[in-house]
Amino acid sequence: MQIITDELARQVIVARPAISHKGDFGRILIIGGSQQYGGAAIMSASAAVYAGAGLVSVASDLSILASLHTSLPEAMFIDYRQPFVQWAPTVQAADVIVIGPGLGLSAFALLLLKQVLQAAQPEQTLLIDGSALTLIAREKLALPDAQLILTPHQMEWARLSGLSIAQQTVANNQAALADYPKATLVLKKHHTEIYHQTQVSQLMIGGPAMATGGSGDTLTGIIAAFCGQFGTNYQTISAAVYTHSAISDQLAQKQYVTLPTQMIQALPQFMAQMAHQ
Ligand SMILES: NC(=O)C1=CN([C@@H]2O[C@H](COP(=O)(O)OP(=O)(O)OC[C@H]3O[C@@H](n4cnc5c(N)ncnc54)[C@H](OP(=O)(O)O)[C@@H]3O)[C@@H](O)[C@H]2O)[C@@H](O)CC1
Ligand SMILES: Nc1ncnc2c1ncn2[C@@H]1O[C@H](COP(=O)(O)OP(=O)(O)O)[C@@H](O)[C@H]1O
Ligand SMILES: [Mg+2]
Repeated sequence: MQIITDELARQVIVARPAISHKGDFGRILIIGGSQQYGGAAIMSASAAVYAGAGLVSVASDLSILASLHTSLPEAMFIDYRQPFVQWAPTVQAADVIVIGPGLGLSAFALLLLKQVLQAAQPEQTLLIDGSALTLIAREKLALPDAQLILTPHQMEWARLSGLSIAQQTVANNQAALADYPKATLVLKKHHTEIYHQTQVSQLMIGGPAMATGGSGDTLTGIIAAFCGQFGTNYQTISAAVYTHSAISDQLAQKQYVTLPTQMIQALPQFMAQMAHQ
């Protein structure tokens, strides 16, 4: 098993070309949040903006709009319950789609998820997290032909793969991932593992200071922004996972817990360090 290194993150996070504009750094659509879990969509979108995504739109429950715009005026907003939203063109306008953080498990969430899965195209990156993973497992939904990134924690992976947490060995995880041959699996835990076909690598940084609700929601935004800027591939996803934990470790030198919102604030400075050294 390979170890995800600082060096890999430095190779991925490069200085921006001078001749460029926001459209060059990724159009990200985040579909998530609900009345109960509004913060998840806000943290995912904030992480995407602070990790450098060029354009970020959030499709969510109208109840989060005021707080989203207060904390993140850079984000655009779609009220996902409006019947006039045309999901196929809305989804297809994005380079990277995130679905699931805080979406919840309602009948409406399931309907929306099905429309998004149907609209996604092979060249698009589709990151599936949180409630969307639980719904896919529960409803046995087929995944589309797209550049799939799955980011379950161990219980979400148990639901999806049928492997109990104790059964989640490298060999068993690889065998279970064969059901999703185009997908990259980010199996989140202490020392997260990343799987793609025969490749497996592991993070050896990060720690319990990250164990706060919203930490995984934040990771979705970082991965989305990195894919939008640096291209969707195994290295980019690994560098995003590394960045998330490396920031926590830096903050944890002086803090008992590293809150997702603090990790988000630290992203631009961390990325400059990586790009300029
Ligand atoms: N501020 C917001 O808006 C927030 C919104 N959120 C959104 O809420 C939605 C539900 O997501 P969820 O992760 O909270 O619930 P669920 O999928 O039921 O998993 C929990 C169960 O799994 C178990 N478990 C075992 N191993 C584990 C592991 N390594 N890591 C984690 N859990 C592990 C765990 O065990 P226990 O804690 O009981 O020991 C428990 O039984 C989702 O859309 C998410 O985005 C949250 O992000 C919070 C902040
Ligand atoms: N003890 C720990 N050691 C290392 N990383 C941790 C630890 N606890 C949580 N994390 C990290 O925090 C994130 C939690 O993700 P998740 O459970 O989806 O959170 P949420 O859904 O609340 O946002 C993952 O990236 C996980 O690896
Ligand atoms: Mg989560």
